[in-house]
Amino acid sequence: MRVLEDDMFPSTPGKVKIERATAMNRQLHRCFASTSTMFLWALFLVAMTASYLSFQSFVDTSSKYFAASWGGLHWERQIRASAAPRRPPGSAAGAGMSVLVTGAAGFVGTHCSLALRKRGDGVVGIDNFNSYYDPSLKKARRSLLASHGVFVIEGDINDGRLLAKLFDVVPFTHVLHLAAQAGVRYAMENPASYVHSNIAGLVTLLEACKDADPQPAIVWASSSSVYGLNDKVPFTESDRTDQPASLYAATKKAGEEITHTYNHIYGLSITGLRFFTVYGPWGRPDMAYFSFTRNILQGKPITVYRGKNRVDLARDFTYIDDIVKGCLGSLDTAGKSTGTGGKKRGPAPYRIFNLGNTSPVTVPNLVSILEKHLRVKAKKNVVEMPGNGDVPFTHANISLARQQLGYKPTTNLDVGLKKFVKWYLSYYGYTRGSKNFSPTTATPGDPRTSEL
Ligand SMILES: O=C(O)[C@H]1O[C@H](OP(=O)(O)OP(=O)(O)OC[C@H]2O[C@@H](n3ccc(=O)[nH]c3=O)[C@H](O)[C@@H]2O)[C@H](O)[C@@H](O)[C@H]1O
Repeated sequence: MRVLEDDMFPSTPGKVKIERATAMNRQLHRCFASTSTMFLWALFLVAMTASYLSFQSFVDTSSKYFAASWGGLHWERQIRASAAPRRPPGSAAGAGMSVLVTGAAGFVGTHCSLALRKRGDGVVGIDNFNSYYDPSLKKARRSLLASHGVFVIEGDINDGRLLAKLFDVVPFTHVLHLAAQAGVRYAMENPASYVHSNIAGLVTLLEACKDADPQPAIVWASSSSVYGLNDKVPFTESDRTDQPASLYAATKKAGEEITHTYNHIYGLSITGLRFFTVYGPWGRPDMAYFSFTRNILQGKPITVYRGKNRVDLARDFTYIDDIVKGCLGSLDTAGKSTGTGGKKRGPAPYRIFNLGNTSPVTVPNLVSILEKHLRVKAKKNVVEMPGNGDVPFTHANISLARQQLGYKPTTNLDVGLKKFVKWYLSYYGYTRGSKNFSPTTATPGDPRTSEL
């Protein structure tokens, strides 16, 4: 302390005032100098931050611009060419439709797009190629579609600008809306993705459809899961659907209510299809029949869920070709939307149909059929069904679809799984030995891949 005082106040009297003043001046000068230096530094930092931020925003904007997978004259030409119907003039089936298929690189989307194209309708697909399951399978489906002249845009149904642009470029007559976050049990892992695709995405799409001129008719994928805990069998469209067992089911049920609103207010023609556990070639790897096949061939165990009191779970498994017929029948009978300029001009159809097979099969039975076609015994772990959103059984009453769409499923599970296994072995490059199947060097999606 002493030392400090001595330093600040010199011991020689008389000098004190002058020296004090000089010292104070020095202090002030130092202080001023450091303030101005700080000020300069602050200015410098502000300038650096501003230039960094503007550079960032330039990078963002330009990367958005350069990364945008849509837009431009070439892109519009591709869209128009893909959307153009090619039915022969004077064809009994009329001039043909222009259909926007959402989720076109998905399982049902690919099959429906191909079927529409093969009969001469125009099809444009949109798909976000998300990684819920192996995107390479989705890309292989896109290549298959491209080889048949169907163009699939990489984009999300939540992108309202993209949808508006599409309706600007093409006066779509129909939308087949199949894009969704699928899977019953995955909803516990990633609930937000169900809200994103099945609620927000649906509303964005409906907004674009209601604004479009002409308004398209909409056919979309609901789900058998809306029947939830309903135990009245078989499931009929008028049965209770207010007891969903999973968030997936709840979002599909919400979709039915949301589409009703758009039908009511804006005159959109709506057809909701309740699909019952659809399976077949080019299917979804997350589904039981697909993952069981993979594990059985690789010698890995499979987990078979069992209901309460050791009751086997059962599903009304429905073959993809039957579902495609139901989808096309729905498009053909949809009737027109009635609104223009976002205003309803009269009542429009609002329909809901079950598309099932009408003959439920238990999960252990499904496994036996696979074992037969794969010529391998499965290593089964049978466990009690966890509380994961599953329902014990599904069973469709299809009278309404039969009557109004001419829907008539013709493929039983044995025949359907045989076709699936044939595709699976070919796609994943297995060859047939004398006793079993073994993998070859072929990679999925190579020319040895079977078509459908
Ligand atoms: O109709 C629908 O609306 C839905 O159908 C499909 O759901 P699900 O009927 O549940 O089909 P899927 O997963 O193949 O399980 C089949 C059975 O295997 C049992 N299962 C399943 C997995 C497993 O590891 N073990 C098992 O026993 C399981 O407990 C079940 O009993 C679609 O995925 C869904 O997106 C939706 O479209």
